[in-house]
Amino acid sequence: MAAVTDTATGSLNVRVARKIYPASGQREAQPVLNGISIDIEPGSFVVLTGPSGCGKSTLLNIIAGLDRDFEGEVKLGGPETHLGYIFQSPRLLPWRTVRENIELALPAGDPHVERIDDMLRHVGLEGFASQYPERLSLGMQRRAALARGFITEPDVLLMDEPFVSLDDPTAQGLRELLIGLWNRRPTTVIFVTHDRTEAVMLATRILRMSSANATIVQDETVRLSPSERTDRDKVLAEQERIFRDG
Ligand SMILES: Nc1ncnc2c1ncn2[C@@H]1O[C@H](COP(=O)(O)OP(=O)(O)OP(=O)(O)O)[C@@H](O)[C@H]1O
Repeated sequence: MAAVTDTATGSLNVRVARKIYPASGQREAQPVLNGISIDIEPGSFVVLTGPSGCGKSTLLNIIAGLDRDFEGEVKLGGPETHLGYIFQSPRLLPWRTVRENIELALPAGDPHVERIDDMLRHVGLEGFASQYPERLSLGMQRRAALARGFITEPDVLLMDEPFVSLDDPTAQGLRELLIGLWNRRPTTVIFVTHDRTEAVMLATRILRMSSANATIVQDETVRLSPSERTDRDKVLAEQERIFRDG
């Protein structure tokens, strides 16, 4: 196994020699992940993309420490890494207000609680602090989930298709919001998506996974400046360059 060397806070060294789920029913046990080796610099925005079922969520769960049943090692840099996870479903508690849902992400007495109003304003939820999640649209609930994810100022933030199944303008608004939050505080992000345009808009680096090989088959730096990321033609040209092999 390769040496794990980078120790800066927000860096990650991921080695997954093999991940196999147990056989069940007709399905045989076969590797879902095989020979994965990724080193991530602090402050990178890494997008993990690939076809359905290629193992993206499995890899994210391994990085999060939610799945420890694999051969390999995940090393988070620095003395203590604060890790956040934003899932596809906003996962807001229905019996808590928006403010209370965000507060719950913070340990008791955490001074960040004073920043909740500022954060709600920043994500466009000013005036919704006392509402319950069921009164919000899915797009607004996802704004609240972003606020909850960023309020804790994680060193590493994992995001699993957080904007899937939204209409285009809503998803685009959330992407721009995410870029704004990330620019305010460039935490290390690992973001899973199927959407290639979304991948190019957001990522500083794209890792493509393949089902056939159960591993990463392409590792690309995205060559776009921050301002070019909102220029549709520039994004499409970069998408064409990165995904030209189909
Ligand atoms: N708990 C589990 N037990 C058994 N097999 C599983 C389990 N979780 C996932 N799998 C299988 O592992 C493979 C990878 O699943 P995973 O959810 O990681 O893929 P994915 O790339 O995130 O897919 P999608 O893009 O559709 O969300 C799939 O074939 C899936 O059926």
